[in-house]
Formats: sequence, C-alpha cells, structure tokens
Amino acid sequence: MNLGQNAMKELHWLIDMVQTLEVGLVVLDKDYQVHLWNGFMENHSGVSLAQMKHHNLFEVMPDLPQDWLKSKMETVFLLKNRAFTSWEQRPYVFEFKNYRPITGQSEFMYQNMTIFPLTSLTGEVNHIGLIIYDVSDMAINKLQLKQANLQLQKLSRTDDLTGLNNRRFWSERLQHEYDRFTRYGGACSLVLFDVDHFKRVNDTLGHDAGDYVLAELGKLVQRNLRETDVAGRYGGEEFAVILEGTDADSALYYTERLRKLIAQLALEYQGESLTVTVSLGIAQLDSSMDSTNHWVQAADRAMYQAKRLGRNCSQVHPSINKA
Ligand SMILES: Nc1nc2c(ncn2[C@@H]2O[C@H](COP(=O)(O)OP(=O)(O)OP(=O)(O)O)[C@@H](O)[C@H]2O)c(=O)[nH]1
Repeated sequence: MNLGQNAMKELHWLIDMVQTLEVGLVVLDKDYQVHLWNGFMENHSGVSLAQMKHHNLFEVMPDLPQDWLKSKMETVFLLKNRAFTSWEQRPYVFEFKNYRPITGQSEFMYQNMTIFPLTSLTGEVNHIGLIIYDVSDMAINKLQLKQANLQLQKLSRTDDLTGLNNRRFWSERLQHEYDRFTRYGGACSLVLFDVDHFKRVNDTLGHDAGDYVLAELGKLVQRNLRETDVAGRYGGEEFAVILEGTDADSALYYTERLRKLIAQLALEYQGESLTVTVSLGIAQLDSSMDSTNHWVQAADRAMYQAKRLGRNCSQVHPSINKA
C-alpha cells in the first residue's frame, strides 16, 4: 500500500469515527452554511446531512437561539479563540429529546458546547467547528442533588407537627433581627402566644386531638403571615412570630386579628367539634433589651399578663425606650 492509499484509509477511519462519535460535530462557514453534520446530529435532530449540507443552519433550524448563538460565533471568527457555553447558562442549544433511560426525568438533552475556529491551509479562519456534548446525566444529577439539599435544609428547619419553623431555626432568625436592630434601629416586634387551657383538650379528647389542634393553628398562622414575618413553634403549645418593621401598636392589630381568627376557627376531631382561644404577648424591641433572651422574656411577661387578665386577649409589654 503506498503513502496515498494509507492516508486515504486513515481519512476513511476518521470520517467513520466522526460519524459514530457520541458528541455532535458541526462545521459552518461565515454565512452559517453547514459543511459537516455528523451522525449524532442526524440522529438527535432527525435532519440528515443531505438536508443540511450547504443550507443555512438557522433556516433549517428556526428554533435555535439565533441572536445569542450568532454573537458567540462571530466572536470566534473575529478573535480566532474558542468559546464555551454551559448547560448552567442555557440548558441546551439544540432542542433534542432526552432518550437516555437513566435520565428519563428530563424531556430534553442538557448540552455543553464548544465553538472553535478552523484554520485553512493559508491561515485564514473561514469556518468554525461546533462540538455539542450531551451532559444530561451530570446536569440531572446535579439538579437532583440541589433539590435534595433544599428539601433537607427545609426539613431541618421545620417543626413536623405545625409546619412552622422549629425553635432552633426560629431562634437564629430572632438573633438576626436583634443584630439588625442594634446596627440599624427601626421597629421590630415579637409576639408569643399560648393556647388557653390546652391541657383540657389533651385530657378530654386525647393527645392526638391536641396535636391536631396545634397542626391546624400552625396552618392558620402560616396563612396569615406577611412575607417578612417569621413564625415558629416555640415550645409545646406555644408559638412565636417575629414581625419585622412593625411597632407594638401595629403588632397589636396583628395579634387581635389572629386571636379572633383562632377563636372563630371551627375545628372538628373525630366527630367532636372544638374551639380554642389563645393569649398573646407583644414586645417591641428597644434599646434597653441587651439580648434576645431579654426580648423573649418581655414578650413572655406580656403573655402571662394576658393569661392573668382572663385569657383570649393580647397584652403589650410596656416599652422603656423605643429606637
Ligand atoms: N397534644 C400535645 N400536647 C402538648 C404538646 N406540647 C405540650 N402539650 C401539652 O400542653 C399542655 C400545656 O398545659 P399548661 O402549661 O398547664 O397550660 P394550659 O392547659 O394550656 O393552660 P394555660 O396556658 O394556663 O391557659 C400540657 O398538657 C402539655 O402536655 C404537643 O406537642 N402535643
């Protein structure tokens, strides 16, 4: 076999490999006419090389992100440098279906892409090459991991029974609000409330009925929160809400609304109807409070005052010097 035949054979092999490679290969000229469109591109797009060759890429595939892709390609022609795109910027360039069995969760194929200049024998760049990588497995794994972490984070912050923040996470938020106040001032109120005679619910209807009441109260509190309010289960039948940007007068408005909603809540447990009331204490953060403990104690005192006054009412802790 002579040198020419050898070169032909190697070229033939190379073309075969390009056809069967599990990545997309495309060659375009400056008018975006297609010169190479390998087997991967044919199989996934359903458009054959014959249909593609010497046609404008964007005319055959009108759904491509034309402006974005052209600006990337023009940069490669101009600077003669490689350009990369990642699925994290844009999930895909070519809208191909995802057929992989393990990653069947995604309808489309996630892609990374490299665009690189192809230099002619005379040193000019009149063509560019595109390599399209199927990164669905990696992308889906990463997205699922992110989702699982978010779920885990949410679980670690949530009280199982009421769906509100658990005490640990809620206390962190309280500290955050306290620190913010010491730096910037402003109004912030803390509400503590406790179910009245809750022991009776447990004693007469059972602990499960008590749990059911707490869960329903959790839902009601959640439904009546502003975006910036932070509600938590403080302890057994005690709840706590941080009202950011709210002075004691406005907090009183909130607690009275909540109190009435709770008193009107028609609950039913295993055919038994029941109603509950709550006693609420409010403490607006002021500069005399040197820690979150101090702040909580103030709200707690106001709540016990409400209990003493006959329950089913709100009381405000008298403030010394509001910021
Ligand atoms: N079902 C249920 N009961 C709880 C839970 N946590 C605390 N409790 C009960 O809540 C009751 C609280 O009772 P007390 O502190 O005596 O107060 P109370 O009966 O609510 O009366 P006042 O607060 O004085 O109005 C106790 O019986 C606790 O066992 C819980 O997660 N589920």
